[in-house]
Amino acid sequence: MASQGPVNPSHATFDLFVQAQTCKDVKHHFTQLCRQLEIDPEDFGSFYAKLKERLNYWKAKALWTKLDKRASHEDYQQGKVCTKNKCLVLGAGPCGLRVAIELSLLGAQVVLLEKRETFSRNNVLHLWPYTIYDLRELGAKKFYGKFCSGSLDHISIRQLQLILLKVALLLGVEVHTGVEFQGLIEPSGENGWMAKLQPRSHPAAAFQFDVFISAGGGRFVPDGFKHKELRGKLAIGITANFINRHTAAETQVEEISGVARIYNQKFFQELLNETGIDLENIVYYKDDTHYFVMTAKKKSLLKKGVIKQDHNDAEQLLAPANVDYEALCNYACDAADFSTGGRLPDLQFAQNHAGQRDVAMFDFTCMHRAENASLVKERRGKKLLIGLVGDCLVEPFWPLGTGIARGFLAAFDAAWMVRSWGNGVPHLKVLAERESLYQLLSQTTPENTSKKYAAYSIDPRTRYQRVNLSSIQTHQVQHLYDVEKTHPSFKKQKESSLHMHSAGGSEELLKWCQKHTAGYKNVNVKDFTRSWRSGLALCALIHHFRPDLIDMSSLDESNCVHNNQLAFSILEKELGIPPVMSPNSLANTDHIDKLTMVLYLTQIQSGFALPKKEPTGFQPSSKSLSFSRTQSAVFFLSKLKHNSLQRRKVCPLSLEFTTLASPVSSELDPVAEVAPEPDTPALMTNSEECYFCGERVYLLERISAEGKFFHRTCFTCARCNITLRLGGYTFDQDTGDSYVHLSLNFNFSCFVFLTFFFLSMISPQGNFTVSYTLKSWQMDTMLSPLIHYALVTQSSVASSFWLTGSVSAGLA
Ligand SMILES: NC(=O)C1=CN([C@@H]2O[C@H](COP(=O)(O)OP(=O)(O)OC[C@H]3O[C@@H](n4cnc5c(N)ncnc54)[C@H](OP(=O)(O)O)[C@@H]3O)[C@@H](O)[C@H]2O)C=CC1
Repeated sequence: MASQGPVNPSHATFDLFVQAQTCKDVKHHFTQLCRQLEIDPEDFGSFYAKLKERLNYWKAKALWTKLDKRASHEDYQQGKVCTKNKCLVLGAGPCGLRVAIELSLLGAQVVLLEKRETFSRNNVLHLWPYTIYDLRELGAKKFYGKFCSGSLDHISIRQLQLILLKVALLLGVEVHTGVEFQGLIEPSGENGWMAKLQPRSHPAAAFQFDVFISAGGGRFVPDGFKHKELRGKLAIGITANFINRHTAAETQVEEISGVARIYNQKFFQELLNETGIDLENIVYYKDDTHYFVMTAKKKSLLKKGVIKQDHNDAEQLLAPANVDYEALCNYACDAADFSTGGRLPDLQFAQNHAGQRDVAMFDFTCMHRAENASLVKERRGKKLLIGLVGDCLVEPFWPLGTGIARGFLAAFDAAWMVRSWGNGVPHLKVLAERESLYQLLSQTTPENTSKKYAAYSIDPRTRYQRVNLSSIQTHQVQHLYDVEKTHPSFKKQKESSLHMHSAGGSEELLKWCQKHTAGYKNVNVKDFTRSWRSGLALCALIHHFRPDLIDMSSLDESNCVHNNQLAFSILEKELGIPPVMSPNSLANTDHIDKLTMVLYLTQIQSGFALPKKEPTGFQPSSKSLSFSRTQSAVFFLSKLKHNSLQRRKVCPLSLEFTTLASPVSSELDPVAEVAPEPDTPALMTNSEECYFCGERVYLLERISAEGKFFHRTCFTCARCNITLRLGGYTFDQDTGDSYVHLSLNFNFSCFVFLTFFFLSMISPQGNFTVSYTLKSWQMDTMLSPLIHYALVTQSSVASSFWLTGSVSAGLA
C-alpha cells in the first residue's frame, strides 16, 4: 500500500522540520515553511499566531496545544509585558535557547547569535525531574520521540539544542548561526546599543537592543563582569563518546547513573588491578552515543602514559602537548569496557565537531562563576540590561549533573528579571532582585526545589522553596549600575557611595537626619551620639517618612527606654533593620558608639530611600515588598562569611573540609564537588538570638562562628568552660554541636601527624592505612596537618577517612 504522507506541501515541510537532525536542516525547513505559508519570520509579534492559523495540520495542532498552554501563563500577561523590549541573546547552547524562548513568550523581540554552524556536542546531560517536565511541556516528545522514555533522565546536548531551537523558531525567535559576537557598541547619534559582529556586515549588526543576555558558555565573560575562581582539589575529568548502533546487545547493557569510589570500593579496586586505571567515579549514559564521563587520578594517568610529564600546575599538566592522545583514547576505552563488563561489543569512538575521536580530558580543579548575574549600563541616556545565564554564569561540575538544571533555573530567573525591566521596575530594584536570586542558585538541588513541577514558571516563587527577592538591597547593587561619568545619576551615585564610605559621608548623613527631623518638638540632632539618647529623634525620622506608623504626640521625652524600644521595633518590623543595641543601652550608656549609630542610621536612610509602591504589573508577595527580618544580618554575615571563604581559597585544605563536611546529594564522590559558593549567605536562622543562652544579642556585643551568633561571654568550652577565642575552638558534633577548645589535643595531633609522615617515608607509594578511632570533633581538631599532608600525597586516603570517621591500620 502506498504510504499516506501529507499532500499539502507545508505539512510535509513541517514534518521535515520536526524530524530534522541537524541545525542546518532545521533552519532550512523552517525557512521553507515560512515561504510556503507566506509568513515573514521577522514579524515576531504575530509570527506564531499566523503560523497556527495558516498551518492547519493535525500533527502541528498537538504542538500548538502545548505551546498555547505555556504562553497562556499569567506571568507573560498575554505576551504583552515586554513588547517594547528588544533582546539580544548570545549563544545557542541549551541555556541561551531556553532563555530566548521565555523572552519571546514575554512578547519581546529576540535575536539569538551563535558562532557555531553545527550542533555537534554528543555529551549527555543529566536532567532533574523538573527539566524533564519542562521540556515535555514544550513538546520535546514531538521532536524527539525517545525523549526521556521510561526511566531515562538524560539527553545529549545536541538533541536538546535541536528541540529548543525548533521551539524558539516557532515562537518567533530570530536565530543566526555562524556569527560571532565581539562586543557591545555604545549608543551614538540616533542609535541605541548594538553589537559588534563577525562578519561585520551581518544583518544582525543593525539590531538595536535594550537587553543583552549572555549564554556564551564556560569561559565567556562579557565586558563589565568578573569571574571568581573556585579552586578545589585536583580533579581531572574525561569524557568519551562511542558510536551507538542501537543493536539488541547494546540495548541490554545497563547504564551507570553514577558510581563513586566511596560507595563501591571493590569495583574501583578491580578496575585498578585489571587495567591500571584509577578513577574516583564514572557515569555511563546511552543516548545518540554511548557516553562516559569519569574523574581520573593523576597518578594512574601518568602511569598509563596519558599525561607525559607531571606538573603541579593543572594547566601545564593538561596542556595538549603534555597529553598522549592515543593513550587517552585507550584509557577511556578500557574504562568503558571494564565498567560495562565488556558487553558493549565494538567500542568505536564517535566523532566530535572537528571530525576526531570524541574523547576529551578536562581540568575541574578550578571552576569559574560570575561575581554577579546582572548589570545595567547607561550611555547617552540609553539603558542596557545585561544578564548572564548557563555556564557563563556558573560553571558546573559535569559528573554531578547540575549543569543544565541550574542553567535552566538561571534562564528563568533572567527572564523574570527582563519581565520586571519590561514592567518598568526601577533598574536598581531589578538588579537587586536578580542578585538576590543568584545567591540561591548554587544551593539548589532536586530535593530543595519545589516538587510542583506543573506550577513552575519564570516566577522564582514557583521554583525555590525559600525565596526572598529582597535579600540584597538596592544600595548593595549600586556598583552594578554603570553610567557615564558626566551623567547626573553618576554624580548622585558617587555622592551616595562617598556618603556611605567616607568621613564626609557621615556629615551628609547628619545633614539628612537634621533635614528630616527638623521642626519636631524636643528633637535637635547635632551628632550621632547624645542627640539620639531620648529616642525622639529616631521616632521623628520614622514619623517624617511614615506618619502612619507613629503618634509623636503620645511620646514623652523622659521615657527614653520606651521611645527607643518603639523606634527599634518599628524599624525592625517595617524595614527589617535589627537594632544594634538594647533600648536601655542607648538611653543610659555613658558612651554611645558613633560608628554603630552611623551604621544604623545609614541603613535607615537606605530603607526609606526605596520606592514605596511597585509599578503596575509587578506584583511581588507582601513579603518581598518589605525588607526581610534578617536582611541586615545577611549583609553583615555574608561579609563575614565571604571573608572567611576568601581565606579558604588560599588554603585548599579548608576548602576540602567544607566540602566533606557538607555531603552533596549526588551519588557521586563528594571529593570531586567544588566548595560551597563564596557568596552563599550563611543560614540566618535566629541570627538575632544568642545561640547559647537564647537571649537577644545586639550587634555590638555579638560574635559569630560557624554561622551562629552569640554573646562573647557565652562562647565557652563545653568541656572545661573556659572562654573560647575565635580560631581557637572546634565543633563537637557528638555532643550536640557544642564548641570545644583546641589546645588540649595539640600533642596528640602532632603524634598522629608524625606517625603518618613516618609511614609515608617508608612506603612512598602510599600503600598503607593508619588507624585511630576518633570522634569527629577530634578529627576536625587534630587531623588538619595530617590531611593537608595526605592531600598532597594521598588524596584517596584523605577522602576516605573523612567519610568513614575513622582510619584503619597497618602497612598493606
Ligand atoms: N562538551 C560538553 O559536554 C559541554 C557541556 N556543556 C553543558 O551545557 C549546558 C549549558 O551550556 P550553556 O551555558 O548553554 O553553554 P554552551 O557552552 O552549551 O553554549 C554556548 C554557545 O555560545 C557560543 N559562543 C561563545 N562565545 C560566542 C561568541 N562570542 N559569539 C557567538 N557565539 C558564542 C559557544 O560556542 P563555542 O563553544 O564554540 O565557544 C556555544 O556554542 C551545561 O549543562 C553544561 O554543563 C557546556 C559546554 C560544553
